Amino acid sequence: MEIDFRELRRKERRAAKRGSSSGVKKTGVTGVTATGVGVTGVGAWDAQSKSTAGDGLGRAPPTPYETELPRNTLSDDAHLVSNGDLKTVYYAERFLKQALGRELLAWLQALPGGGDSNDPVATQNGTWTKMVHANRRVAMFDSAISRLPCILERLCRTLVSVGAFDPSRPPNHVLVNEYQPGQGIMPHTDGPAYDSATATISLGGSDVIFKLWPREYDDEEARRLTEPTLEVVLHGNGSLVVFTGDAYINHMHSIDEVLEETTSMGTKIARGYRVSLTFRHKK
Ligand SMILES: O=C(O)CCC(=O)C(=O)O
Ligand SMILES: [Fe+2]
Repeated sequence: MEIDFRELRRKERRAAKRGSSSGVKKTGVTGVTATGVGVTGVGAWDAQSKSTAGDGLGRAPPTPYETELPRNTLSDDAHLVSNGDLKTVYYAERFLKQALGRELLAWLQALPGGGDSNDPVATQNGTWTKMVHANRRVAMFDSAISRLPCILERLCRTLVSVGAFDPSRPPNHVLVNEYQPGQGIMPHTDGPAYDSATATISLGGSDVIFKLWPREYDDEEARRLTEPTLEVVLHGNGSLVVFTGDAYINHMHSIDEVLEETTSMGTKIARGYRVSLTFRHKK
């Protein structure tokens, strides 16, 4: 049971009913999609592909980041972004090479459309489903339902090789979230259905501020009066953020539903289209 997901859905529904959540600007949101990336061979990593070597067409897939990063460096090298209060958040700005990021995005965008759903947990594996209340699309890949497409398997192995997951507990579940400009995700925890480690790859172009909050601020009023424990600007083209332990268990994370935002250091970010892939080990 993915309890916290349901809770998030309830919250998003409540916010949708109110017509606004945390100062969301509803006007001027356009349905921008990132098309025209000029990728050949979309579908090479088709979800149905049984191939384990290369892309199923006899071509070697683009080289992933694992060849550039020494093994098991994620836990204690320069990728650590946590501040003094929080020591378990890691960030790599250029985790995926651009060509791989583009192909991955094109493949994701070509997934079948699916229908509207009130329940993302019930989505069909590997199919885009519109979350009615949150008004964004999600696609889930759960290896308990069917084997992960080989590109996702490769990424899971890479995430193990850089130390984001224990080799005995590799990611087996990938949730893809698609955000149009102005969309985000309300503060939530990923919950006890998963091991306490989440790794998210960002694609599509838009930078966003990823905020971590103490878990007790599960209350809009309390949050208005406080700053997040940590802000991480997630680069929109192939970055990786990993949060584990304290950050997973005792904190909530969120992305504001705004068209523009400013970091506490004063950096302005105009929000555009973004697709994220969230990797976890489902228990
Ligand atoms: O899009 C993101 O970076 C966050 C996604 C997320 O928090 C989730 O799927 O649980
Ligand atoms: Fe989450």
